[in-house]
Amino acid sequence: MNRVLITSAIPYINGIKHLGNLVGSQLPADLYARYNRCRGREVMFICATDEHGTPAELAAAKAGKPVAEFCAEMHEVQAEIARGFRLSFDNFGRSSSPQNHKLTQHFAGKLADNGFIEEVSEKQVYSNADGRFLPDRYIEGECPNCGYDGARGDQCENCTKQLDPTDLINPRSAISGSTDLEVRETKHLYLKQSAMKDKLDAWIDQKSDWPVLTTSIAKKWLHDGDGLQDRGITRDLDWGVPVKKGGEDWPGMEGKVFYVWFDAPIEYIAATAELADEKGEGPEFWERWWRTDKGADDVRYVQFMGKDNVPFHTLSFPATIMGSQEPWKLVDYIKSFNYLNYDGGQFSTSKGRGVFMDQALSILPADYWRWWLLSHAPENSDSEFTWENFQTSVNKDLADVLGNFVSRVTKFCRSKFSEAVPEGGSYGDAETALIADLTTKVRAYEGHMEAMDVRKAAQELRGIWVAGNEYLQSTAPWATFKTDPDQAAAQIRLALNLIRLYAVLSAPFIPDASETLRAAMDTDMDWPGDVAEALDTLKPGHAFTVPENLFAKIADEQREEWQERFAGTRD
Ligand SMILES: Nc1ncnc2c1ncn2[C@@H]1O[C@H](COP(=O)(O)OP(=O)(O)OP(=O)(O)O)[C@@H](O)[C@H]1O
Ligand SMILES: [Zn+2]
Repeated sequence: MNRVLITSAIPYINGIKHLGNLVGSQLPADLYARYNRCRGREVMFICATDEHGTPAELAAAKAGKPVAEFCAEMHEVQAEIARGFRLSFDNFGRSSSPQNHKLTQHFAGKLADNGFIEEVSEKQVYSNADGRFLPDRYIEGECPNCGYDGARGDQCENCTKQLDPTDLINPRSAISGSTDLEVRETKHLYLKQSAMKDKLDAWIDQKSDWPVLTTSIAKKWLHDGDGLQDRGITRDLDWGVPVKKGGEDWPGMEGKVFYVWFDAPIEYIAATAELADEKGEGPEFWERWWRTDKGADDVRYVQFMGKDNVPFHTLSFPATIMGSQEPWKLVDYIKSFNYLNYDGGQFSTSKGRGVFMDQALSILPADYWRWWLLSHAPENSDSEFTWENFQTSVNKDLADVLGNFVSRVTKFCRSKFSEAVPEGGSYGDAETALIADLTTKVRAYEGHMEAMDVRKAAQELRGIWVAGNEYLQSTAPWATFKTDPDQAAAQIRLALNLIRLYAVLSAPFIPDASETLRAAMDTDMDWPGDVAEALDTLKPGHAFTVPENLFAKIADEQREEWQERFAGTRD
């Protein structure tokens, strides 16, 4: 397995994402991508903005901009913030790209050819005043379930019940407020997921190594109630991929677009094609990742996402791929996440509740957030961000353990020896024991990273940092120096090599700090094979510099100020 294809669920375009979105998809995907690159594997790491659908249209209308312009701008905003968090996408694409139009139309055409598309006549609400159909959020009214008056055509925000536009009582247009509505017959395309139910079920059954969160959601959708349902793949909207059968027009589908859920996952493929085009490469550039007849057989494909995206990735997208009856790559592993909550409630983009990615970067560098979020990733259950917990973690793990180690060792060496790895002395029992301990820990760390056990990997990495501190504490080179400077030199030599090892091992979690350490140690970043050997990389005489304070502690006043600043909602 030397090639790894990694995709993160694509963030929706309607606004800046919050820390929950980040830790539920993009950030752990980045951790895994970086780790695989460290291990010398060829990685293709793809993300994109998810740009179609009614929320995008409505957000654009609210911003007073044409939807295409709004999406282009918001894409840039999200891309810039992603760079700020050091998300190392090979491409951050756009689901509105021409490449995605073409691929989405291609898949729809193949599905139709193979009998997996059904045309269904439906009753839809038409607004005479607006001269258009009103899908999803374009229609509002009273919830038939709880009576809430602001319910939308797709869901009641008050009681969370999923709704159809025709369910609403006293409906009105969300665009004009008009109640001059009528129900009209219109045709839509459905993906016959039910026809692929057994195949999907058997496929999921093979995935015994997948997280239970992933398979249990898939099984629920496959078997609950009447089992897996067919799903509409078209919408009466202007903004989206026009419904076509491959390159051909689709009679009866004029003026309709594909439903956003259908084109969004296809964008993983399209974003890779976008990259090929950007680089001026031919189709073989991206097909070797996606077509098993074009070399993708030896690719391991891993997807990252929050739990609400699991049904689409375990069932709908595989149904699209399988139904095409073409040799496209199916996902090999789906890493899913529970939810991160914010200070006693939920993160919410629509309500503006929580800390958003731009805000986070405005108060602290990326590494602080990356470390906290990954070490508290909502893997086995939902987890919660609190400012107290964030402060404690940053101060203890990053400042007291890692930062302090680096600062003590480099400053001590500079003052007692020089800014170069000191010569003399030799390793004894304490060093042998440390190396044995670190060997166990490094191999465990690798195991957790391979398995995408994010929290366990963070724990282990922290343990590796702690081991260095304990070594320093027990051997006390500052005391040794007074009686046996040679021995102290050996201890510091080992400790400087440990800093180098920390730079290498920590790179997937905290890439900026890792680079600072690497630059200070003026060294390569080879992943440790034999740990004893790795700790012998920096030889006596190798010059280094004392890095600037690696991590600043968060003071109580800062924490209180942020707590207050982010307690309300953003508009
Ligand atoms: N609180 C959360 N914790 C972890 N992951 C989350 C959380 N909320 C959303 N996600 C995940 O973030 C990714 C991007 O989501 P997307 O941009 O579609 O926003 P969303 O699911 O509509 O959330 P919101 O409505 O809060 O913006 C998805 O994989 C989704 O499952
Ligand atoms: Zn309701």
